[in-house]
Amino acid sequence: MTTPALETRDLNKTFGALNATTNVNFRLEPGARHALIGPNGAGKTTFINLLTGVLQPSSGDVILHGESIIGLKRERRVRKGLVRTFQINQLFAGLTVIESLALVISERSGRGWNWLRPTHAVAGIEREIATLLKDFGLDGVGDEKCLALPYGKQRLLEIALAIACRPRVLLLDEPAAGVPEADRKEVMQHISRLSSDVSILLIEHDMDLVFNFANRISVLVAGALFAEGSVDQIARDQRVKEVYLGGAAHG
Ligand SMILES: Nc1ncnc2c1ncn2[C@@H]1O[C@H](COP(=O)(O)OP(=O)(O)OP(=O)(O)O)[C@@H](O)[C@H]1O
Repeated sequence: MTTPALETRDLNKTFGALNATTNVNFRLEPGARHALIGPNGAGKTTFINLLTGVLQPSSGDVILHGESIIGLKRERRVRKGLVRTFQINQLFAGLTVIESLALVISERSGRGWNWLRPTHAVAGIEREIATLLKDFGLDGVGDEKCLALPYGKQRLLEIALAIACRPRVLLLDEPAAGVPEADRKEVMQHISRLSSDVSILLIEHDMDLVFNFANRISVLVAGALFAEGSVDQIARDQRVKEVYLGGAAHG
């Protein structure tokens, strides 16, 4: 059996009496296009926070390419290649698109805040930024402030920032959230073009996006893995329809 890109073993998280994550044994295969779905409150956010190190589990393990990362802080997990899409509304609010990419690339390559020097003084950064701008359809907006971008471009920048960290495993957290229908296709196209060297877990509410993107789906219900299978298997699973697809609450 191949070593999974990312794995959890008997992962548990309790908040007081509430079991937010219950014995989750999850495998993300190398090169995967895997989606995690579940009704509102199923525990998707908690699970992602356990993977990235925002939360510590009550018990269990998180293993990245065969190595336990459970004791590692968030930044160390990123350096090891486990990256979640950025939320640009916090750290990057006052920065332009180019400045935010320069910041992330500098951090990755250990230059820290040296990115404040003119980018042409920092070898390689300018070229890498230009490639990212082109790859993610951000060519014409490099000097715009991040928060002034239309939502579609903001989401693309979030993915570009994550890719700038050189992930081996990418957690795409609702990559099309807030994007108007007309612009969703562009976001989806860029996601579908991501390199297969990157194993991807997509957490998403939008079923069209899930069914278009994923070749494997896991369903989380009340903190536990409820079902897992190919897109066809999950689409045909009557139990999944009952708890999720047929229900009013999508999440
Ligand atoms: N810090 C916390 N303290 C107490 N309870 C929490 C905490 N974080 C999450 N929960 C609870 O854990 C359960 C799972 O929440 P979580 O946000 O992970 O679900 P979710 O599937 O991401 O839902 P949504 O799609 O609505 O964001 C919920 O019942 C929530 O109220």
